[in-house]
Amino acid sequence: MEGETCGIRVSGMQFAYDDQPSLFVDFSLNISPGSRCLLVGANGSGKTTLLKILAGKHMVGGRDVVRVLNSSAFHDTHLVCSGDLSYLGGSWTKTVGSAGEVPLQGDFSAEHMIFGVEGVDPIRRENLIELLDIDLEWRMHKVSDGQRRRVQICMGLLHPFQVLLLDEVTVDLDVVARMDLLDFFKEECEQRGATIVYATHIFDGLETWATDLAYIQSGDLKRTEKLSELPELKSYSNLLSVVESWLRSEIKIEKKKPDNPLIKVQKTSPFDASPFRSSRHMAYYR
Ligand SMILES: Nc1ncnc2c1ncn2[C@@H]1O[C@H](COP(=O)(O)OP(=O)(O)OP(=O)(O)O)[C@@H](O)[C@H]1O
Repeated sequence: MEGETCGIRVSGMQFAYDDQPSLFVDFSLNISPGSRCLLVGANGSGKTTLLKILAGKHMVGGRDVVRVLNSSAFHDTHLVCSGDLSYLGGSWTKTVGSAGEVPLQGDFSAEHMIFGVEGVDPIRRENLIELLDIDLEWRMHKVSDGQRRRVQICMGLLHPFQVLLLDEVTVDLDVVARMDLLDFFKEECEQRGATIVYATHIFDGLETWATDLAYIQSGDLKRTEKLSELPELKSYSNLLSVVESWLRSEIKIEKKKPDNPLIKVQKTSPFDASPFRSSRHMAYYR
């Protein structure tokens, strides 16, 4: 299949954090070029970990297990260095080509950060600065979270990416900046065949934006759907309600399991919260 351009292809992936049980076991996923795929799932289901694996930040298996643009996400460093693969995550750093992780907080200007990225088309740069309404004189240690996020996003988009991985980075943006950015992403996918995977818990405006949906539950890929064919969208009014219904039934199933460790621990020690994955899970067992 190497003759065909692949967007993202994961085949039989295993992954565990050090000393932890496996998070992904025989995990497979295909995302075709030009897709805008939403990655959804409960807190702790594995979305960030999956995006980091796709970004080549964790080595998993051999060269054939995690393929991005027909290359190995981890082994083929040209993917990131060329800007073909861009990852925008929650931390206040940005990977910039061969320079690696660059901090986004400090006594330097937005201009210094943005113009420090080499090999950039100046017209694309101007367009992005305008789109994200960035003041080049902002000092990065004195800006708001939303302003800092705009600079980070700008830096991540300076090179015309082929695959963009977004981990909830629009959460700090105001509604105008978010909607303008989503429109820009849509254009990039439609005009250049770029692929976007976007992990989010915010679904406003995404029903018509996304093309695909991937739902992860505790490291398992439970569903992949074309959004235009998602049956539940007919009965529920919006995507938020659909995802909410999935997550609620996930919690109910978890509650019914006879060997649920949450129940056992609750009986022995109501104060030992360590096995609870979140305060929301705790609330269910009070
Ligand atoms: N560095 C780490 N070391 C050990 N375990 C980790 C590490 N990072 C994440 N995990 C665990 O891996 C699981 C998946 O975490 P991950 O951050 O991928 O979830 P997520 O779906 O992105 O969650 P959220 O919606 O809260 O951002 C969680 O159980 C988490 O505790």
